[in-house]
Amino acid sequence: MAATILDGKAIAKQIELEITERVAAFTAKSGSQPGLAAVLVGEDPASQVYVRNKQRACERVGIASFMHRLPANTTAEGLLKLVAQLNADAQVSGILVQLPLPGGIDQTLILDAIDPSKDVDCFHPHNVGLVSQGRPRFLPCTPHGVMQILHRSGIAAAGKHAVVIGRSEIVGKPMAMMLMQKDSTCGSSAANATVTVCHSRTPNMPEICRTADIVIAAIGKPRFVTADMVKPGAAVIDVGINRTEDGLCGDVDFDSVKQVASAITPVPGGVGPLTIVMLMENTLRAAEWQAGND
Ligand SMILES: Nc1nc(=O)c2c([nH]1)NC[C@@H]1CN(c3ccc(C(=O)N[C@@H](CCC(=O)O)C(=O)O)cc3)C=[N+]21
Repeated sequence: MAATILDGKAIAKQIELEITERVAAFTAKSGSQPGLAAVLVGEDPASQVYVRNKQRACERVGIASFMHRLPANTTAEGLLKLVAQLNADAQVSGILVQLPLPGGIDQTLILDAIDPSKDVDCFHPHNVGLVSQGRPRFLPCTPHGVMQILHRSGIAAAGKHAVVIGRSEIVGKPMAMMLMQKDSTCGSSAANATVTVCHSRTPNMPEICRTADIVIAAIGKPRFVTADMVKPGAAVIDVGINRTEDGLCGDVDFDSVKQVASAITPVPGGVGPLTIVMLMENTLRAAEWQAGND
């Protein structure tokens, strides 16, 4: 039996409507609009697309967006100066520095300079620590989007074996953390899983993946997860976005895996749209906390 295709776009749309209402209520009550500052350094075409998508999402939900474009030869000092200015700007609730930064700039140095209360990517060690302790202030956008897809598709993670493929700081590591949390960290049933993390140094990956009830693919290798790695009936969430000669594809070999999985996310139209909508939610949360009416 072929898998149910999980429609990330539709789920994101639903959440976006909820956020739009909350933003309107916040703006009416506080008299000020939440604002997101996006910093884009250089001319990377994929980054330009993502940042434009984020700006459009801001417009749709009623969040002010402040765009800062800097040339590729910007120095770390210049970038730190801008971050300090945004930290001090009351109109800016959230700050996003689009990654990757051009070579030569120490990414950690820049990200650590963002005020943790404006860190809507949830990359600052302060916020990462809070997530790992199960008392999050922000949730990282992509893993939170995955949790929402599971939750809103009726895929319970509690008691299940979830295998996360990939150990990045941005997706794999926080994803594993959220899936294993005792108490739900995002108001959903998608937690309390037994979690295994696989990565490039895992010797018997296909064998481990075949024991998973839920597979989260976040390794950045096109069509890496093949049908022989998936247990019949498993749910497969594809976080990968790879640009190949024949277009955009995920980390999952969609055509073969959809024959064995019970549910699968497509690329595009899966996790990506959720990432952006969870960023909108974090910006609203930031504004709420800063206004002291959380
Ligand atoms: N500071 C920072 N925060 C990020 O959250 C961040 C980042 N840097 N750098 C790059 C990655 C990537 N990312 C995506 C967001 C949305 C889609 C998305 O909406 N994708 C659509 C369309 C994809 C397309 O057409 O290119 C889809 O999957 O359906 C994809 C990727 C956020 N990132």
